[in-house]
Amino acid sequence: MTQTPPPPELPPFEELRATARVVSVPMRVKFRGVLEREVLLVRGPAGWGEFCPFLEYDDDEAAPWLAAAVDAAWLGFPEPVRTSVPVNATVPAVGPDAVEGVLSRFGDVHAVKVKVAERGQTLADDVARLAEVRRLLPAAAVKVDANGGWDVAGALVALEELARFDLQYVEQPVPDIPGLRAVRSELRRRGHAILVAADESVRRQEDPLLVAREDAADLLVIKSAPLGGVRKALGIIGQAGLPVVVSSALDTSVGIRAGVALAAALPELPFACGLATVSLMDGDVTEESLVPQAGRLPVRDVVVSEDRLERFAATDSRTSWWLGRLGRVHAVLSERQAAQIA
Ligand SMILES: O=C(O)CCC(=O)C1=CC=C[C@@H](O)[C@@H]1C(=O)O
Ligand SMILES: [Mg+2]
Repeated sequence: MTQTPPPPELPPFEELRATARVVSVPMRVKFRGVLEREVLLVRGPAGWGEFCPFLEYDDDEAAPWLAAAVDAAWLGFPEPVRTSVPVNATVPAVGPDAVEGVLSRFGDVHAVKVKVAERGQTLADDVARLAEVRRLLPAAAVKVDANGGWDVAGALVALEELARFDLQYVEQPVPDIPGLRAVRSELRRRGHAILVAADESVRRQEDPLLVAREDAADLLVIKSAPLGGVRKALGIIGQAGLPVVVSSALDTSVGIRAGVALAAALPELPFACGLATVSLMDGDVTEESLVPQAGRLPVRDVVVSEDRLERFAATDSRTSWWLGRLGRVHAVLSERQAAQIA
């Protein structure tokens, strides 16, 4: 991997404020409870960056997301080592009748990630969704994401049942690191080939490397925004020493561009990336969205269109809310950077 430059100095708030645009893009299908995805975009010398922490995140948790947006817009991206990246389709916790419609948005699908363990649903709902996915895609690599929705015993019961769908890996079956470790070792003991991936245990953990040090997962799901940007994520991956899958944060094509840059810079990319989520949205800020062709995303820049920024502009009151958030999170990040320098 090439030497990475230091992160850019945080521009003053007024400079970010001057180019900030807030958009609200409708989802085609509800995903993690979101029906309208709001994001704030900033423009710097290297292009646009996307600041899109989920609404419920506090300012501390949102700080690396701002660092990521600034890194993209002020420094751009590292040199790619490939010209396209393989991606998976993502199927939210929909009923079996809706699976075909969701998959049709992704074109040719060679890999698919299916949400399971949704609050308010049962294992029978997951089985029905997976059965329909397998019926439609008999040869695809299939993985599931529980978002920590099971406990250890529940995860083992569910995975015994879901194993018949030939799963490549299970993402965050349980909320915590000791639980991941327990699920992983029990799956192995029982002779299951399903790998265990850590997502929230990387991106929502104070120390993103703890899960790797604890030997609690076979692979890491890496999202550049919550880790502070592409360069920061590359550093973490280098230290973790585990295979990774690059995923997204339900971004517009601007944020997806950063994920593609991360995937494109990695020497090894053993799994399809979760970067096809623009296909779940009913709009974008660019005319030529980063959506898959034949199961891959091209490594290329995106052009943000003024027309689209206007078409999807958030209401005045939502824009003020986001600008207030930008100001507070900027203050948190400035303080953190000052403390690091001192
Ligand atoms: O990884 C993918 O296939 C798509 C991205 C994705 O699943 C997610 C994006 C944003 C928020 C998360 O709840 C979710 C995830 O848990 O991985
Ligand atoms: Mg996940």
